[in-house]
Amino acid sequence: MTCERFHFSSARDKVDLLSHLIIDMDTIEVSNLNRQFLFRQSHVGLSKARVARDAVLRFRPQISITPYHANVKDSNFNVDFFKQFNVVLNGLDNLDARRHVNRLCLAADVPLVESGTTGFLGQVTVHIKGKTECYECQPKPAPKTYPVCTITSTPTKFVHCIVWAKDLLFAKLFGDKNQENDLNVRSSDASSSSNHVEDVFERRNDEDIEQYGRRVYDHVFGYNIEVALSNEETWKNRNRPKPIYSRDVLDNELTRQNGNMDKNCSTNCPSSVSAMAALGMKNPQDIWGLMENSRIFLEALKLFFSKREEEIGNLTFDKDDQLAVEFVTAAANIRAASFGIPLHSLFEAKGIAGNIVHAVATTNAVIAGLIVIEAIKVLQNDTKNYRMTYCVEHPARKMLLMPVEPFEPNKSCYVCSETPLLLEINTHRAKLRDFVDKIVKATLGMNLPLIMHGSALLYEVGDDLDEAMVANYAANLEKVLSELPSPVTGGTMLTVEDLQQEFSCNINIKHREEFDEEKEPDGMVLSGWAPPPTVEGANKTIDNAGSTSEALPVEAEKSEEIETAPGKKRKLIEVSKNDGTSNAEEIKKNEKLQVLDDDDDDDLVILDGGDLGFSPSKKKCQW
Ligand SMILES: Nc1ncnc2c1ncn2[C@@H]1O[C@H](COP(=O)(O)OP(=O)(O)OP(=O)(O)O)[C@@H](O)[C@H]1O
Ligand SMILES: [Zn+2]
Repeated sequence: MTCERFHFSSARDKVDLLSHLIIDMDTIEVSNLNRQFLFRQSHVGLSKARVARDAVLRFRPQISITPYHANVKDSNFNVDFFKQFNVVLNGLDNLDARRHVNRLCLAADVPLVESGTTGFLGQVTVHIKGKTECYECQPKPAPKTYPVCTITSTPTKFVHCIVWAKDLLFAKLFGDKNQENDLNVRSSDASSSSNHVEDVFERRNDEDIEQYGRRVYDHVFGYNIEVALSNEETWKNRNRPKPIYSRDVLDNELTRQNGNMDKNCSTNCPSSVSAMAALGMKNPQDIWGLMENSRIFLEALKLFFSKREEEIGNLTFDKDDQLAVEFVTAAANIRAASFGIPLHSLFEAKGIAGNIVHAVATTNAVIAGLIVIEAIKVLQNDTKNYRMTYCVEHPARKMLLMPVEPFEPNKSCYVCSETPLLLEINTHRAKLRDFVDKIVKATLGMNLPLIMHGSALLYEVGDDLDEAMVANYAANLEKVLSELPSPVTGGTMLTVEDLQQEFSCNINIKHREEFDEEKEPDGMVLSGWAPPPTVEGANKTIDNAGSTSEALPVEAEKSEEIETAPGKKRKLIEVSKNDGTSNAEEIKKNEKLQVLDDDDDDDLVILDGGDLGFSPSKKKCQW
């Protein structure tokens, strides 16, 4: 993310660029070099923010740039911090951080220029509080989802095995133990003793890691498959999977050769821990057989427990975490082998697990240019010419870039308007923890939530809480809603706030007795701003990762509209009436160059879209 602070030279209405702040939490990877032009091979491993600063200063030494190698969600980047900016430019790759910045920009009343790319697709949008839509006014396309039962019981594609390995098995072994996990649910449904299932993933005191790994292996690839096979109904019209036990794949001698950790221990940096390196396997494009996958599985598990033990319980899958990718690849492949699905290389598995759409340097460059153009308009307060610009894969009317005039804020947006949401929930069964995890954090994207019922505080997080308060809120989390100290029942209105984001919204509670397990797996339905959940298919959002900058999936249509969100079509800005002049001629005729900087070397020049033959559309914003 880049934040830029500009100061105006009021007399000549030109921009004197004084100071920039760059925030990025990442370090440079080899895979960034083909498209992130400020970075070189020698920078691999260094902070993106710092190297970007140094690179820019080499050709523009007079400006001030402060780099932050940090997470934009850190508490020091609060509303006061954001208030210092004239404009914020986002180049993030995940929804979570984008929503967070959107809320801070709204709270600080700072314009936001948002951007994203995915392969050939890209977009730049402008968000001005009270004037244009905020980033969250339109629902974003839901991530691809798969029916729970396909993932847990009847996979038919490799991606199903990846989702299982990543979101169920990896999360179960290395993630937050309090998170609900269908690996448990489904297994315990079928098993005779649920205790047995609970225990199997816990490493026993002093248990040898190898033995533990084999126990997990045998449980998920052997025992669970046997249990699933016992349900004859399921397999009537399907190929029966094959249980796989570690003893059938690896003899004891072989596995003892696993885990030659010394090869691996040249550094203590967790990111360099690799099962492939430990086993001398080099090529990520190789497709490993069942035995190699099994060795990687056990080795990766062993390395997590021996080298990264302190992270266990807090890990979420990250496509840039080599050991996590190795574990997930191996687990997905073993499961694929069991279900007769073709195996894949680590390179392919990583792409699927990380939702990687390979970045296109040209798209990134075009979008970067558009960000600057919109930022300049914002700085000049050139409100009439703000554009949401979509870079499309199949150009219509020979136009690669589709400019759309910004819409007014969505009056029912729960983020930038005060419209309350409606939550249908079983208040006698759902716990406050369910509400916090599924609604407040996962759906509303809050980090530091505070929940109030009237003046009664039901839940709060923060560093300044005393022990009694922490204990009190922890106890509340385990209570069902109707038994909270200030009971939450049908008709209650809850206020949920995020103190860091300075964002608050009201939720009307409606008690509902029953939910459809498959269609409404969360056991609660939030509506109001958000579109009602689809009723077709028994879907649950499992796959939620995103790796690139995540452009909206925009397909240009032959006609006047493009789709910017599911079911949301937007009119393109009209090209001037067809009088026989070609677009190119029209553009040339009307081209207006504006020089915004009086340095000779690197003038900033914009093409003024307002004069490019575009006339205002009907849905224009009122300023
Ligand atoms: N919460 C956050 N705080 C700060 N920076 C963030 C945050 N979330 C994402 N980013 C940054 O957003 C940038 C997104 O850039 P990009 O989409 O090119 O991803 P990348 O990680 O560089 O490339 P790839 O995903 O292809 O490996 C990254 O540099 C990442 O560090
Ligand atoms: Zn909004």
